[in-house]
Amino acid sequence: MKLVAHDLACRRAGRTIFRGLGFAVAPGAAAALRGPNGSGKSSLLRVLAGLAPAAGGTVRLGDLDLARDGEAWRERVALAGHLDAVKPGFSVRENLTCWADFHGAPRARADAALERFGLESRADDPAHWCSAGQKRRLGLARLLIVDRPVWLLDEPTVSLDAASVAVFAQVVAEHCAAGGLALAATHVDLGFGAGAEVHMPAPGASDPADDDANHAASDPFLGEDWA
Ligand SMILES: Nc1ncnc2c1ncn2[C@@H]1O[C@H](COP(=O)(O)OP(=O)(O)OP(=O)(O)O)[C@@H](O)[C@H]1O
Repeated sequence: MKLVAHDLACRRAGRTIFRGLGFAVAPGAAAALRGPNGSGKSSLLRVLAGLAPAAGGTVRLGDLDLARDGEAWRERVALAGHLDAVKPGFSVRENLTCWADFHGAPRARADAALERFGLESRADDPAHWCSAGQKRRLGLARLLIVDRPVWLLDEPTVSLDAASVAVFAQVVAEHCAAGGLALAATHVDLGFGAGAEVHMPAPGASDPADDDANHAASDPFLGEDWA
């Protein structure tokens, strides 16, 4: 299923973050999402994950339309945000078995995912004992628990050492070889993909005249922590 965006726009707190964004990512491709700080990469990923509304344009995944088929859409995408969303009081393994239970996936996948990301020796430790890189690996390991064709990755390799970057690149390559696709916001070379890139529109592409004077009334996500 190809991911195709056309004339996409996003607003936050009454301001247009970007507009006129178009791109396509084919099945089997891992694309880097590029743009300077504040250009809207994280915001775009949340829109594509179905967690925030687009302010205009269309996004399609095969026959699915994001605006029309929200529930089916969300069942096909996985978002690995730049906050790891690790439950600190759960053990490392429980973080994954809990994720499996929540999504109705086999619990047995937890141990395989821990081994893949080199966390098996930490499985019974509380997650808050993990280092930053270990927490990041635990967050990424969730991608292997639930089958989702579309992976949306927000600076996935931050805190990872070189060996872990290589492991993750291999995991993404296998996901793509199985027909999945990935879109990864990043400022660095991720070590995967064949140079496919999506570029955020230049900041000047947004018109301040679009800004709402009374954004509190117009933004359903105001107050939510998007970061
Ligand atoms: N909680 C918030 N309320 C209102 N605006 C916000 C909020 N968080 C971020 N923004 C704004 O949204 C815009 C896009 O932010 P976003 O985090 O999507 O950019 P980014 O390209 O991912 O940046 P970075 O490369 O720094 O991670 C920025 O101008 C930012 O100031």
